[in-house]
Amino acid sequence: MKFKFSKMHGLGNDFVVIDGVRQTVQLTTERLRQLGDRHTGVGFDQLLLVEAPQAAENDFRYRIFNNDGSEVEQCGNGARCFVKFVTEQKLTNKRAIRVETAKGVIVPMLDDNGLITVDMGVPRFAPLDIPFIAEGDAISHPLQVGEHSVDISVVSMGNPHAVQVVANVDNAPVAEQGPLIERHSRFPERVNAGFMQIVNRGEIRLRVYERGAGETLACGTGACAAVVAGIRRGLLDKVVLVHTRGGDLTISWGGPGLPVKMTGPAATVFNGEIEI
Ligand SMILES: N[C@@H](CCC[C@H](N)C(=O)O)C(=O)O
Repeated sequence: MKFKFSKMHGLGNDFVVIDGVRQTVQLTTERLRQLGDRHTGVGFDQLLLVEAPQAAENDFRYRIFNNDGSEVEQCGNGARCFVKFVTEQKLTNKRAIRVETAKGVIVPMLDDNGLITVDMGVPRFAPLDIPFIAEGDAISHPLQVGEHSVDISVVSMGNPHAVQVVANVDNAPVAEQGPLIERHSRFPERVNAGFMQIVNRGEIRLRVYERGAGETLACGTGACAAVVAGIRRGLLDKVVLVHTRGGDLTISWGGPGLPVKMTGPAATVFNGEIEI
């Protein structure tokens, strides 16, 4: 079986994106891992499979897989690449696109300047919604990570995030603590681990050790979660410029009960064909 794909990225967080509307595509966990391998496959942080919607009022459904083969609920950089993909592939000519994800419908929009803005939904903090084993939805939880007690904020952006404030992301213990936090026993479905440096009330620097993919050059939902955590801690204003290793995102959040908005770019690298 052969199928076409596009290699894309959002600030260096890279994707294989597949049109499952016009092609029949079946992917096993083993096949996903092979395709995700950067030496013997195509290589990607996440694979996005675009499909026809389940409900008539929506335009598409898209499914998201980490390069370890796990299927996940939400992906910020992926949502922007999804919009660029369905536009370039002429699957739609709409600018605001209703797309079903595993955690509900999101409505990304192609802006006039070529950037893409995504309503990422309302963040959640209750431990059961993460899921996280704790009592109460405090903004600050002590978490024992190896020999260190780390002060984390837990946020669900549809997918789970644990964010800590660090003095400087350049020497933050991302490689050491990231895998331990990702698989910490208090996160039964694992977690994305964010390391946020506050530059000023409107600017942060961020690195994220992603669940199922390791550290990536940028994480869109991670940026949303970090800004929400920073606002809840009283450290940030409502609109924040997030510097990732791959480039910048603008994140805005008006407060509890309101959705988070993310604006940033998406790029196509090449189109190809895979044979399985
Ligand atoms: N890179 C993504 C997030 C992808 C999913 C994540 N690794 C998870 O397992 O939840 C983004 O841009 O949000």
